[in-house]
Amino acid sequence: MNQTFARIREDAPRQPPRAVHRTDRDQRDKGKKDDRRIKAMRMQSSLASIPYGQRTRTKASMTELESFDQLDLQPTVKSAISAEVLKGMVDIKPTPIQRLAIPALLGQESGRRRSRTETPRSGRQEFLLAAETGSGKTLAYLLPAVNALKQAEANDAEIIAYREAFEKQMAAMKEPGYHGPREFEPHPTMARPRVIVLVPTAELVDQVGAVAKSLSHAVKFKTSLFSANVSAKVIQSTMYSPRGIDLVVATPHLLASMADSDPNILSRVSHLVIDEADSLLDRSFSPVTTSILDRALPSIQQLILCSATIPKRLDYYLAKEFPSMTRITTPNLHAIPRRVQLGVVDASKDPYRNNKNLACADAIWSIGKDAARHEGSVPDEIEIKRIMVFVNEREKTQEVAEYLVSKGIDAVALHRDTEEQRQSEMLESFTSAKPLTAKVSDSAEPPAGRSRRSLPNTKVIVATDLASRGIDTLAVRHVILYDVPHTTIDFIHRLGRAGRMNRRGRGIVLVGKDDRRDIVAEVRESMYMGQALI
Ligand SMILES: Nc1ncnc2c1ncn2[C@@H]1O[C@H](COP(=O)(O)OP(=O)(O)OP(=O)(O)O)[C@@H](O)[C@H]1O
Repeated sequence: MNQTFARIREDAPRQPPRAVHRTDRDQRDKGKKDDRRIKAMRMQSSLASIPYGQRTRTKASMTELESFDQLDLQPTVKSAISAEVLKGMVDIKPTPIQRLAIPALLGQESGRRRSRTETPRSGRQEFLLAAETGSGKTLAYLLPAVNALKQAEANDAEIIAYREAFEKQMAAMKEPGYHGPREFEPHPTMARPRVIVLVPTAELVDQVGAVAKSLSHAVKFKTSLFSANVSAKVIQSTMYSPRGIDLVVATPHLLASMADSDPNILSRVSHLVIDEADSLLDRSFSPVTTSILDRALPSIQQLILCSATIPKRLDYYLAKEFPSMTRITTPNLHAIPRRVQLGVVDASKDPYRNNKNLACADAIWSIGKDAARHEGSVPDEIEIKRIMVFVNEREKTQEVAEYLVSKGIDAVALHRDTEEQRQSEMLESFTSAKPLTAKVSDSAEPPAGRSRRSLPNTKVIVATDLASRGIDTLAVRHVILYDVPHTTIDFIHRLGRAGRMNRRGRGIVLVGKDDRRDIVAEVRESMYMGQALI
């Protein structure tokens, strides 16, 4: 991601080193090994395969794109990037997906169409932005959507007339002896947002909403967040605020129920973004997501789907429903970020004998102890390591977190019933890139008079990946896969919580006696080779 343009060839998988004198037997063995390599993953494969040759290339004109200033965005949108959204960062460059998607969404360049023979329906543009985890997809769709919002606002006759009437009334109200109305007419956008971003969880509503709000400080538009974390009363009053509303970030269930009682809410949507489209169009979410999509479709000018993976099911759905969708796929799609390494702990052997809880606690203790030995620029302080543990079943999150706490580890389960305050505190410390520190004196050894050891320099979240999909855990370097994920999609999302935006990361997978070692071996090999998982 340090590179300044998409070099497909260089990004293609590394070849294993060639044997200099290869015998027939070597060749046969290699053939067998290759067959084996693809076999286990293929049996479980749920990812659509995207040949490297078909991934989106940047045009020569875009390869020199060194800064956001070179993009055809409105000046206020451009300045908001460094002044608000990526504040404090130096030498900001668009990431590969931003370089590919922003010009395409602005109408300057397009990716690969699914079918060359079909044209977009009735002027509507449809895009899929598919890029690896932590690669800046949020800005890739938000910047063009906000840009379009402001352009449309400047040309909207109703809004222009409203502004004129507003200013006239304001001036009149300042006159002495004014007796006319003191209330203003509601803004034409009241309960009629133009941009809607759908995300699967309340945490993501907060996260994407925070990016939208930081943009709105400089660009001036009205944005609101709707999720289970916001009270129904607040949601109702912001949607129907007489000041109007431009952009909504919501979970589909909440928005669908609002649209059930007022179908006009979806009547003016020009940009519908379905973020985490692999989740929002899977079996469980799909009915509610598509119900919103169907209702909003008549007014939509751009439909934007965004995802870190393209599961086969999503691939079929898009091919059937949106055959002319422009698919923008980065060279590294479906690969685990390059700077993440994967280690394996055999939890079936001594001393664990399939006690994965113990293996997990041990792994966390060794991360903590290691950090205590190596880190800490301030003499009496050590850095707190933030670690994510992933399990396959939601019920397991609580059990594992409680066990870790019993072993002196600061752990919390992330699921629907976790106390809201505790959950948001913990998530906040995982999403902030700022270093967290603890005093060296809070040493790992038990203080005099206390029997139990505690590990002061780690914080742990135990979750299923559904609970943390898309969460921008910039501070996470370590991910523990307590269970071997069921699919490569889950591998990508879980390991993708570390190593975001070019940071280093380490995954540790705990393999028990009934787990698929062959899958783990294949994932490791693909990661080593820099290849996409299948
Ligand atoms: N051009 C950029 N330069 C540096 N940092 C950036 C840039 N664009 C975005 N970021 C930062 O990168 C982080 C990851 O971005 P984002 O959450 O959009 O990733 P994502 O691709 O949506 O990941 P996921 O697939 O896991 O949802 C964020 O903290 C964001 O502020």
